[in-house]
Amino acid sequence: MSLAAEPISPLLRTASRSVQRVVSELRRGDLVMLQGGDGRALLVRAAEMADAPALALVRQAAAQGGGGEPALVVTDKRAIAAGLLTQAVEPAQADPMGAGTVVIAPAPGPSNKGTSGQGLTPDLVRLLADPTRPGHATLDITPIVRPFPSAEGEALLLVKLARLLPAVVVAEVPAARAAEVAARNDLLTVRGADVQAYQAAGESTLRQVVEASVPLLDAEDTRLIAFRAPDGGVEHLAILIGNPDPAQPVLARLHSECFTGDLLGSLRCDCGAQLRGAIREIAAQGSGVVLYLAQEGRNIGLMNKLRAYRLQDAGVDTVDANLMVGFEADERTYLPAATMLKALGFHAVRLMTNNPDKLSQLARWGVQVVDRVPHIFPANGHNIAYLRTKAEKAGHLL
Ligand SMILES: Nc1nc2c(ncn2[C@@H]2O[C@H](COP(=O)(O)OP(=O)(O)OP(=O)(O)O)[C@@H](O)[C@H]2O)c(=O)[nH]1
Ligand SMILES: [Zn+2]
Repeated sequence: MSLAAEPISPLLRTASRSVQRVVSELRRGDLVMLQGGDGRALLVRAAEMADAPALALVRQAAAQGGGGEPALVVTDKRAIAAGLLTQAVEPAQADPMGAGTVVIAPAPGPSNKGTSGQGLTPDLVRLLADPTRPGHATLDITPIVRPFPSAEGEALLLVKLARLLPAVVVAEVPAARAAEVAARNDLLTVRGADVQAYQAAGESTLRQVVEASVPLLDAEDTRLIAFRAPDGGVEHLAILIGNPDPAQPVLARLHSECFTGDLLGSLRCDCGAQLRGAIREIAAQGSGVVLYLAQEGRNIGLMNKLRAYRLQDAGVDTVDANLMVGFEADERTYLPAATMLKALGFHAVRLMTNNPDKLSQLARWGVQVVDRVPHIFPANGHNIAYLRTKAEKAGHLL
């Protein structure tokens, strides 16, 4: 059951290298240069770290290159939650995950109610980008909707990959002067085309790194097989119980990471019970596999999931909370899961799930789902609304 390294194209290798580097800069709060697929150049900084000195640096770098004033870019879902847009951007104009891109550009001057006449300020960025900040925006600013692909949309994809709030501060500079501004300010540059290529193919190549025996309380005959993307990105685990016969449909569970539920035993969700329940059930049936996918919080990351929890504490449901933070209701793809299953030699599964999206995506990525095994556990006093919302809004088969 060993896996030869999947080939990765030189083009994707170059794309992932520059995307990963820039993601790391953004996570550190640094400024980067984006040469958009639409031919425009943007200075980009994560909105989450846009304090006063950071904004001043954006202004200064933009001014050096004859560029414009900073603007804030958010998703259409976030713009709606902030009261700046009334309806979502049409699917044809949205990025591949469904998010539309909205630019809020307060020009300096007295005419913009709510902006203090100073253009984009740290307070305004926080108010519009971070839903956990109290306060409401009443601005006389018409948001600009940018159809994807646009440089702004690519900038949003970058901060999503960085697992930060999906919002960026940008300033456009003339494309002809982008290289000069980047060099003068020691900025990493990324091409929008690379961001898109990475987004489309980033998780289709996974490598098996190491395999070790890890006897579990409920399944002693268990091996962990660790997979890593060749770009050094996130690591996923296969929890292989017994010796499943690849010639037969294997009993399988795709489990998205949930730090709070899996590790801490949080009662807000059903993840802990589902994970341990799957291991028990597979062991009882003799063999099977749990794929432990690094997709915390339906792939918005732990920090953003905790933000969504704060909104849920104020009465918002789990789907709307994701939208208010600026994400889609569910940001997961099961391409890594399909890649791992095939690498392990499994081409047909009996899938333990209540989530129809897992069934259809696995089929789409070339794994045959011969049967669905319901995977339901009793609700507790804390997760009943969460489970109801999954059934009513996310189509879960409960
Ligand atoms: N964003 C967000 N994520 C949550 C919330 N509650 C749980 N999660 C995440 O949701 C995911 C649940 O994963 P799974 O149990 O694999 O998937 P599922 O969609 O419930 O489908 P099945 O359990 O297979 O029926 C985990 O990544 C959790 O961290 C929430 O309120 N908000
Ligand atoms: Zn959970």
